[in-house]
Amino acid sequence: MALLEVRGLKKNFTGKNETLHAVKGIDFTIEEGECLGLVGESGCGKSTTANMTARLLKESEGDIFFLGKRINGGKRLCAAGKEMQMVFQNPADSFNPHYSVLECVMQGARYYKLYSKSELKERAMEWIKYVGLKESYLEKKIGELSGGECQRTAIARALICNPALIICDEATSALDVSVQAQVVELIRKLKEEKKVSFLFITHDLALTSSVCDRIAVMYSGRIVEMGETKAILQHPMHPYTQLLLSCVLPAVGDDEYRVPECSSFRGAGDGCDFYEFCPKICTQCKDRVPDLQEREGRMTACFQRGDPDE
Ligand SMILES: Nc1ncnc2c1ncn2[C@@H]1O[C@H](COP(=O)(O)OP(=O)(O)OP(=O)(O)O)[C@@H](O)[C@H]1O
Repeated sequence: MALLEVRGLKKNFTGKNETLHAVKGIDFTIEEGECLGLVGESGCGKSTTANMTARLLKESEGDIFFLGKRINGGKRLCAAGKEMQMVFQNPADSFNPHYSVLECVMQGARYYKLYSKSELKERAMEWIKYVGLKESYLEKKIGELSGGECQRTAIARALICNPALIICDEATSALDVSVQAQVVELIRKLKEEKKVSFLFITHDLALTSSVCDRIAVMYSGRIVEMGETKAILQHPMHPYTQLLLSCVLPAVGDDEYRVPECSSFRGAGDGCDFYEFCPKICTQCKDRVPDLQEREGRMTACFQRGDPDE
């Protein structure tokens, strides 16, 4: 049984004149101790997917199963609980700047009443140490921390709840490369030592190679390719992944190739979302949306499903 199973998840935002199809029906699973990367350009629906998964946003359709139990569908929208924690791009926004590191970390578990008063402090101190912050940081105010220190505090606050899954939404994007590497190393350690699972959201495809076991590439509200990170990065099959990679890793393709912006206003029945920009179109692309189908050990949503890097 997968730790997390997402089936047919959709989100429409209805405005005055039109409906925006932010997420158009996606499926994925995450196993225990696994890190799934959700990648794609800005606006493709990554955060909307994360927020629905964490029960911060109500889905339009679909099911979410966590540890085998359906967690959506209730009347009330409420956070998924201590088992599923989120770490955001700018954690400082979710902390009181006048609180100390210790207070902020304890705050996470206090809400769920997980420990006695003395145990709470002890646990908080353990996790602060685990994420690599020195003891001298315990009483430091959040407002005095660097971006990387603040992100470690956010991770410690999530960890004190003993979560089975942490959703990192662009959690390393605001950090410089060396601090990013330290946070990535921490995620790897948590996966290996504590069997914590991650949904790791990023627009940075290159970063996935060091932290994600598998990646799901999103374009315009759909997953267009999903599989083992190494296989996808070395041999992308979907034309959009190929294009995305050619921008990230200039050696793979044309440096000047620009990834076209996705349009979330296109709904089902309009054909493949990538149709207008795809260098490999065939007759069906305009009329039908290709299903995500298995081929050569990965899932690809493309009628061509041609040779990798073709
Ligand atoms: N509350 C909302 N109301 C209306 N539209 C929204 C809302 N939240 C997101 N959207 C739209 O849904 C689409 C997907 O947004 P989302 O934030 O999920 O993208 P993303 O892939 O996470 O982008 P980024 O990498 O820039 O954070 C975008 O077009 C966005 O403008």
